[in-house]
Amino acid sequence: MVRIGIVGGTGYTGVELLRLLAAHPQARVETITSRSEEGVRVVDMYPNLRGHYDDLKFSVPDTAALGQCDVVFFATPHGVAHSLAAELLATGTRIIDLSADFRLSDAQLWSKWYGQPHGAPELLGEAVYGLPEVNRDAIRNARLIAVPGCYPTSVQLGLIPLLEKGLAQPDNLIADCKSGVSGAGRGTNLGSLFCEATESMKAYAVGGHRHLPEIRQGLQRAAGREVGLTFVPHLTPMIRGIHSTLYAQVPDRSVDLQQLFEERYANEPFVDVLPAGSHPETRSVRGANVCRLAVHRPQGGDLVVVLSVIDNLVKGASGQAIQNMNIALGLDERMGLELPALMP
Ligand SMILES: NC(=O)C1=CN([C@@H]2O[C@H](COP(=O)(O)OP(=O)(O)OC[C@H]3O[C@@H](n4cnc5c(N)ncnc54)[C@H](OP(=O)(O)O)[C@@H]3O)[C@@H](O)[C@H]2O)C=CC1
Ligand SMILES: CC(=O)N[C@@H](CCC(=O)OP(=O)(O)O)C(=O)O
Repeated sequence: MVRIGIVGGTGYTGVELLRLLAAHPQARVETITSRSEEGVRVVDMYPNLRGHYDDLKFSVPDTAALGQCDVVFFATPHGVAHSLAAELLATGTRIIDLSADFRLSDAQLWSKWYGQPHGAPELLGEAVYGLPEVNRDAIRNARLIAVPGCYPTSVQLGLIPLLEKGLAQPDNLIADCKSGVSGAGRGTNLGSLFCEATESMKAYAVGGHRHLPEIRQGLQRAAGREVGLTFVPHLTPMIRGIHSTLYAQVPDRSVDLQQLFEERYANEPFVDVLPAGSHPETRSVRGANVCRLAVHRPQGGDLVVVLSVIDNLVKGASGQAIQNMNIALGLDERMGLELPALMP
């Protein structure tokens, strides 16, 4: 059994980790933290988990208890993993961080976008970016894994097949992305209130969102050169889901894009390339650890449109985190993650 700790267990990604780990045959959650709900039973806060975690209570973060675990997930705001990672790694515990603390390889770039000094630059050398479809070999045996952000997962999976082959012009890529409100987390936030977020839709952070450098870093690795990207996130009136509409100029019209995408992801258990002409829906991935993609070349022109959908809390966070754990520990990558989406 893999002994698991979760830091930040009351949040949306924390409870999603619990839901998914309940179906994982090798996982046992030993400790789960919350500073505000210390002593509260997990199932009293989350009755959907009754029968699974009846004896588990939230406790304040304690590195001694966390250090007893084989794997600790951080489902916390940025900066928390920075402060605890070195101490935990020294005990031999693996860290899988759902926050952005270790996603950017450049500490100065991180400071610029996150508005605070990087708290653990000395660990960046060993941090592995946990996008299995790109980095599987490095994830095996990794001790410190940075789980990609939700928008970055959907955008990278949609564009890398074109960039890896040098087919897309890299200077003017566009990612037009829509997110459900759970992407903003569970903390009180005016924009997430029912009256603010339903029956309405808005773009935000058009001038620059903190996922921009992360997406650019991943696309640049795929392209092997600098890329120019316009990324516009939107808040949409749904609870879960990200829908990314991606635009790239692909002047070589002789390429069979459907075949390219199908071949690129043929061996990927959690990327599903839909048949030509498809329009993936967010509800087709709700609750499932999968990215569904469709590639279009409207009117046969140079402009290619890729549609990419994920559940922000699953392939965009907690499911991908467990996928990383499985790979790092040498387990079957699909273990505990094969449930289909909830539909409707
Ligand atoms: N929501 C999403 O779709 C996605 C989120 N992420 C990232 O995952 C992380 C968690 O997100 P989400 O679950 O939405 O966040 P929430 O705001 O819903 O939950 C945050 C959790 O962290 C705990 N926490 C807050 N501050 C601290 C602290 N200083 N020390 C220890 N624990 C703390 C909170 O509990 P308490 O205050 O009681 O200790 C709570 O359990 C974030 O970094 C987020 O950006 C990544 C991809 C997608
Ligand atoms: C809808 C919404 O507010 N989404 C969040 C991004 C989701 C998230 O938690 O960001 P990380 O993946 O980097 O941790 C935002 O735009 O800030």
